[in-house]
Amino acid sequence: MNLNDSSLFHSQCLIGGQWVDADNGQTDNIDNPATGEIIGTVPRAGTAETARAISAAEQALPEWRARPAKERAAALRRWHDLMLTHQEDLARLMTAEQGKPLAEARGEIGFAASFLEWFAEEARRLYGDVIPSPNPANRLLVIKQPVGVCAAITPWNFPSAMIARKAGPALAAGCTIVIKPAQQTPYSALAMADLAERAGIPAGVINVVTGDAPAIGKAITDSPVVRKLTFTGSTPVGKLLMSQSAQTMKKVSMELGGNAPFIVFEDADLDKAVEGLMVAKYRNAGQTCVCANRIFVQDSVHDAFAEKFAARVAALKVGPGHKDDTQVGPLIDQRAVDKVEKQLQDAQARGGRLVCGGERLEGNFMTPSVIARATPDMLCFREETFGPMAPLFRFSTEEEAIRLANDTEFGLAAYFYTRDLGRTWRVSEALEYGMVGINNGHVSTCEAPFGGIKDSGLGREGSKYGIDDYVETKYLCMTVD
Ligand SMILES: NC(=O)C1=CN([C@@H]2O[C@H](COP(=O)(O)OP(=O)(O)OC[C@H]3O[C@@H](n4cnc5c(N)ncnc54)[C@H](OP(=O)(O)O)[C@@H]3O)[C@@H](O)[C@H]2O)C=CC1
Ligand SMILES: O=C(O)CCCC(=O)O
Repeated sequence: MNLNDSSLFHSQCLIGGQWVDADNGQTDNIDNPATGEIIGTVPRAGTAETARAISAAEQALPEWRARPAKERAAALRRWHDLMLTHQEDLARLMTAEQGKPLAEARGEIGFAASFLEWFAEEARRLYGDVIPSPNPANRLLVIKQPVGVCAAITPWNFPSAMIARKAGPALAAGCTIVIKPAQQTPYSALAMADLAERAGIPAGVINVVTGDAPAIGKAITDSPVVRKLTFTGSTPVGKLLMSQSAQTMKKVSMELGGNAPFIVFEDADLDKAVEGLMVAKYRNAGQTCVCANRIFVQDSVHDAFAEKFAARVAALKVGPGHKDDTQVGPLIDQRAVDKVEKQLQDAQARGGRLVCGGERLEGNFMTPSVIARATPDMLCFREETFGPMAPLFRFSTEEEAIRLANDTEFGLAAYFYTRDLGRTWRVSEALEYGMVGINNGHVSTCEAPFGGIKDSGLGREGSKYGIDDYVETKYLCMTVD
């Protein structure tokens, strides 16, 4: 791969400051989803290597935890700066292993770095409390302490941002961490770990283990040393990890699947709604957990909206991420393409009309599609698509839109467009979701709490709330007479 700094490309795990292979020497091939070309290999590590990474994190903990917050903050800040210095290389690495267009990859590196900067700032604000005591002889105090060794299991759709959103608050709070990146996108994680070393973050504070997911996951959840597990990925794997974590009573944060409604009311600015939907639906080729999954459009504006939207979708440029004019890259793998194709076929078999796209191209590419006349009996109503397909459902009343939007076990992000102030409040309050975009199709930012309810998970990432999951609240009751 053509990088300005080729030493950012690592094919080994990082454990206790050492770059190492799997004990048995086994490796996994990592391919470029746009071309199928093998970019390289990474170790297929498992239980023993994970145990050593946990032990390295445990050894590094006392010194890191004891550092003044200001020093931890300075190290995070240096890590942030280095990510921006190497933004172009990190973006190229990401596009090669993940497929997203280079412009989006550059954007993700900036987004990832923003979490390091944000939590560097938050590190110095981990305040406690003094509570008025009912007994004059007592003083009641609350202090915040790091939970200890943490583990993060991250997905392939945002290979850098999901790590920064977890490692940032962990390190800020004084925790150390073991990271298991997704099998498809390890190089972004390993490059970030390299930059953390260059930033002066001590050996063992950050460890990265690639390989056998169930074995690594089990070693993490079985370990009493690991006090917190943070996961982003599918709901079934999240539930499995949560049940495994019960044995050692870990804190868990789960950022899981979504099934986002995108509601266009008749009083909306249709052009702005189309603009918002293009971002909410087709960013990362439809592979974000906050992607609009079901688009509900009110009867009286349905046809006008559908026409404007389909015209924009049909004009999207599909291609490999490294080409300058690409707007929609490949899906991550054939399994992902199969899933979208199955939903498209199911929708058409149940009366849906393919307005544009839906063509499976060579490799993992698919042309972005719009389905009209979508109905709640279709797979695309129930399942997260995680791909570039947009089903349009009609509705007639506000009440019906809310009922349809909430008719899912998921509760991550929802979006709606309206210019009616009363409706803005009514709908915001009625939507059973952790995040609501109002006349806005892109809600993610490091300053705001990201997370879901119901089957979309537990906990919040980013914002002033994002560090809470990495600290224990300790109550001190002191008698002073
Ligand atoms: N909320 C989100 O942002 C995401 C949601 N998804 C949803 O999940 C679907 C499937 O995607 P997929 O990549 O398979 O998601 P997974 O949930 O399988 O993968 C996410 C992470 O979990 C790891 N993992 C998988 N199984 C285990 C296990 N038994 N123990 C420990 N770790 C495990 C994976 O490792 P490995 O890669 O090595 O298998 C990866 O690091 C998508 O189509 C989408 O609907 C997917 C990704 C992100
Ligand atoms: O899909 C995710 O898990 C993260 C989405 C981040 C973003 O909205 O940019």
